[in-house]
Amino acid sequence: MPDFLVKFPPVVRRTKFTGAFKGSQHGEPNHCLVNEYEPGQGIMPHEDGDAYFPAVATISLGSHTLLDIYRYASEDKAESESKGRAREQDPRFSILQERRSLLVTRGAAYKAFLHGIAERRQDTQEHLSKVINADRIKDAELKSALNGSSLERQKRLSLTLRDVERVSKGLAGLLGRRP
Ligand SMILES: O=C(O)CCC(=O)C(=O)O
Ligand SMILES: [Fe+2]
Repeated sequence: MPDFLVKFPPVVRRTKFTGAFKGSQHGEPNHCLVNEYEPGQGIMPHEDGDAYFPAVATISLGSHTLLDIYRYASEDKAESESKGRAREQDPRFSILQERRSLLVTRGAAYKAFLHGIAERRQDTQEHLSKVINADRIKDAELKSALNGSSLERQKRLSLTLRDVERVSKGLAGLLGRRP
């Protein structure tokens, strides 16, 4: 990790103490993907795949967003893979990520679901009603929106931290170009 990511503020290193990377090769992240989303931009539903230890710590900066969680259409991996692993159309639920929050995804939550961010500028009640972590939200504006209004997305930066067990130049280059 370059100094500018880990020296100050030391938030990246502190993710080690959340236990997110317990059992991973280095016990802390050694890889950071920075994504920038303008309002209206998102990321297609996907699974992060086998190249990583199955844990990710995501720091959100600048804006809230909704991380939508989808299931595969079939529970049976072999069957669904033969059909290209179709997913259900609608998210089962969404996780409201506050700005300046940390989200840890591990184990079954990492492996059995897909995640994505819808391409919208505004989250309405229809979307907010699927939020499963409403009781943990601190921000007053987000809390009141959950109780009946909508939320405008701002520009968001995410730091997606992982422990990549084998890093080679080729692999790092490839991962950097993922959608
Ligand atoms: O920006 C985010 O919070 C999600 C990014 C993501 O899912 C990924 O890069 O694999
Ligand atoms: Fe992802």
